[in-house]
Amino acid sequence: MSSSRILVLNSGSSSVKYQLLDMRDSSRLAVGLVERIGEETARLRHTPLASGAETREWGGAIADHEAALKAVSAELAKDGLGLDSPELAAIGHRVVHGGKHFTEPTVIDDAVLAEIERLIPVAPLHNPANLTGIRTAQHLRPDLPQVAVFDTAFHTTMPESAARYAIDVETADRHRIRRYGFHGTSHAYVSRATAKLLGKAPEDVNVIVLHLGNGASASAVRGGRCVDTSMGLTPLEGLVMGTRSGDLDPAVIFHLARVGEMSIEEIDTLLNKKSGLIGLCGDNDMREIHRRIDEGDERAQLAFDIYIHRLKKYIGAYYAVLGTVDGIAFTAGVGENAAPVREAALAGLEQLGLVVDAGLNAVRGDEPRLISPDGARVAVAVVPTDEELEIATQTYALVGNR
Ligand SMILES: Nc1ncnc2c1ncn2[C@@H]1O[C@H](COP(=O)(O)OP(=O)(O)O)[C@@H](O)[C@H]1O
Ligand SMILES: CC(=O)OP(=O)(O)O
Ligand SMILES: [Mg+2]
Repeated sequence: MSSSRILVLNSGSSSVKYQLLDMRDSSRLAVGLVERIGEETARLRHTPLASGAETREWGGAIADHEAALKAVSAELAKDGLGLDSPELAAIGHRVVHGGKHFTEPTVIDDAVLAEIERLIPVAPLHNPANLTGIRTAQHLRPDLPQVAVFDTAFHTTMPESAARYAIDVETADRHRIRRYGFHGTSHAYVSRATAKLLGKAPEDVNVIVLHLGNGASASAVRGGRCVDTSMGLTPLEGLVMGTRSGDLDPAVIFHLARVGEMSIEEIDTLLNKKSGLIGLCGDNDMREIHRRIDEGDERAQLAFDIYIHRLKKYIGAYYAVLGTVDGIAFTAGVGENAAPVREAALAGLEQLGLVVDAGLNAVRGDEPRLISPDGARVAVAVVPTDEELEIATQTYALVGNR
């Protein structure tokens, strides 16, 4: 029997998204999501596409990523797609931080695991979850190749002028301090899909991709290659996110330590987990923020305004970096679903050729679509990301059908 199936695990900061794909035609056999891991109100949603059976939902406490993966494995087994299947060729893992070392998808061995572990200090919310996913999968199928696909890989094409911080070069090099960028699998996939939507080859377009999920980042992509992105050494830099501050004056940290008498650990937790939207208004879910704004809640409104202001600054910056822009693509949970965010982020930018059609912006859907009016100078698009398909494609290209 040929092995043509790839299981993809995308272990995020608070979720595991997974897909089982048949790479003979890239069809999805099962997809699912475990959300709110670590909370009493965790939720598992599993859709067994191959059998055409109904989506199954389950809610309750899921303590950690290991418990989540065991629940996923049990759901797959109900449709005979369990992890023990001989048709499974490999498991592809999203790994957030690969440093400068990993520019390509990589078969995981002990040395690779050690390197991912070494990078935990610069991806404290992500690499530990990714490692847990890998180790649990190795435990369940020690015979299978496990492949790491790195968030950082797509950004390794950034020029030094964008990748370096303006700090002492020797100090930076000694500690490998530079801007790595993240969400690269999504930026790669979405920038290509945007070119396709415009009927062009990726080499022939300049695109700004706005990946707005719980974590959020922007990238400037020239002719298919990333030339700048908003996240840096860690996924803390850049846009306002669900729980992360994004950009701030680094002296805020000195001030909190000296005057606020906070420890480095406390400041780290503050900026990564208690800032961004949740720090500003107590909610990190854009749906809840919209609801509160509709009720006239001023804190929610201010959080939204700060989020949009930062986003608009990056759109302007990347417009300037690229010189000419063919398309702007909104993607991930907020970008794909939150019409008010898309409208507000581009409001007032008509001079740059950026216009959103209110009717088109209100339409919901799963397919890539334009939300700018016919004949607009710059195409504005909603392009659903598919990190899992991209990871499966890269994994199968590396180890499939051996
Ligand atoms: N219908 C919606 N309207 C507005 N925002 C939404 C909607 N659905 C999801 N979101 C936002 O998307 C976020 C999750 O995005 P996602 O890309 O799945 O995040 P991550 O992969 O970082 O966990 C939620 O926190 C919420 O803010
Ligand atoms: C890198 C990053 O921020 O990832 P996520 O959006 O999954 O938190
Ligand atoms: Mg994400």
